[in-house]
Amino acid sequence: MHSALTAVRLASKLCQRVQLQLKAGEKTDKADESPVTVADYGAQALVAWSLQRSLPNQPFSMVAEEDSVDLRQPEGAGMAARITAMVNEVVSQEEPGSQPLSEADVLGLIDTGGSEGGSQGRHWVLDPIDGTRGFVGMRQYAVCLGLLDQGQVVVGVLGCPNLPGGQIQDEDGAGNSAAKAGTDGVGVIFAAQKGAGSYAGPLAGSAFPRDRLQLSDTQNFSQIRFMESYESKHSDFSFTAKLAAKLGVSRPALRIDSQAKYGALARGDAAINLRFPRPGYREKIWDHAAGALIVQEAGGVISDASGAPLDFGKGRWLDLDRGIVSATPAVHAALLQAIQEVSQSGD
Ligand SMILES: Nc1ncnc2c1ncn2[C@@H]1O[C@H](COP(=O)(O)OS(=O)(=O)O)[C@@H](OP(=O)(O)O)[C@H]1O
Ligand SMILES: [Mg+2]
Ligand SMILES: [Mg+2]
Ligand SMILES: [Mg+2]
Repeated sequence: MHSALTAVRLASKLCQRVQLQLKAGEKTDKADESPVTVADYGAQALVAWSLQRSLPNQPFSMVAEEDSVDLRQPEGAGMAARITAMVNEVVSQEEPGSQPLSEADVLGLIDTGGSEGGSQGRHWVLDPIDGTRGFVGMRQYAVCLGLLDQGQVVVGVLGCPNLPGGQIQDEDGAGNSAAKAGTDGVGVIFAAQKGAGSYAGPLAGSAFPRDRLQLSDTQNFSQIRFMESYESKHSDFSFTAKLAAKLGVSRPALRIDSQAKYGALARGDAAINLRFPRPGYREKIWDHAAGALIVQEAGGVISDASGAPLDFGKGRWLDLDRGIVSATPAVHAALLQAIQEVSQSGD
C-alpha cells in the first residue's frame, strides 16, 4: 500500500505541473481518436519507476493504458524528449544526485505496462491519467493504481489533484473547475485495501490518508443524486435520465470526469454512479479497478447492468453486459430493477 501511495503521489505531482503549462504539441490523438498527452506517458513511466524502486527484487507485472509505439516514430521524437525531461525533473527531486534516466529508460518504463494481467499471480493495474479530456480541459482527472492478486483487486489508490476536500455541491458546476487547484483543501487521495476499508486524505504531503469512508445506505430517492461521465459520448445520458426519473431522483446529475467519481461516491458526495457506453464499447480494467475497490470497501456495491460482479481477472478488458453501475446497497438493488424496467419499456 505504501508503495502504491508513493507512486500515485509522484505521478500526480508531474500531472499537476504539466496541467498548468500544457503547450500545443504536447497532446496528440491515438488511433482510437482519444487524446493522450506528455503527462499520461510521464505519469506511467514514473509509477513504474517508483514501484520498481520501492519493491526491488520482486517480479514486476503491470497492465497499463499507454505504450511507447507512437513515441518511437519520427514524429514522436519531440514528445519523447519532453517526457524524459519531465520524468527526470521529478526523479531528481525524489532521489537527489541520481543518474538521470535516458530516453530509452523512460520508453522502457512506459512499456512495462504491456502485461496481459489475468487470474493468476500479481499485476499492477494503472491508468496514468483517467479522464485525459478532463485533464486537458482543466477539469477533473485521476491517477488510478490497483493491484490484482489472483484476479481480485486487493489494493486501490486514486490520486485526484483537482478534487475539493469537501463534498461537491450541486451549484459547484460539478466541482469541475481546476482553477481552484493548488488552493487549500484541493487534491484528494483515496486508498483501499481488500478487507481493511477505504480511506481519504490530502493528496499533498506523504501521510497515509486517515478519514475512514463508510457509506450510509438510504432509500430516500428524492434527496440523492447520481453521477455520470462529463463527456456525453462516454455514457448514454438519455437512458440515465430515464433511470433517474424511474427511481424518483430529481436532483441534477453530477457530471465529472474520471474515476474521481468513485472516490466521490465512496465519501458520499452522491449515492449512484452510472455508466452506459454505446453498445459494443469494451471497458478496460484500468478504468475501474482501483475505484471499484474504493467503493466496495466503503460499503458500496458495483456491478454491470445485469447485476453481475466485475471480473478483473480476464485480461486487459472487462467482459460484461452493457453498463457499469455503483451505488449504496439498497439503492443499487432498486437501480437494477429500474434498469430492467426502463430497458423493457423500450421507449
Ligand atoms: N466511447 C467511449 N465510451 C465510453 N468510455 C470511453 C469511450 N472512449 C473512451 N472512454 C473511456 O472513458 C474514460 C474516461 O472516463 P469517464 O467517461 O468517466 O470520464 S469523462 O467524464 O468522459 O471524462 C477514458 O479514460 P482515459 O482514456 O484514461 O481518459 C476512456 O478509457
Ligand atoms: Mg486514454
Ligand atoms: Mg481511463
Ligand atoms: Mg488514461
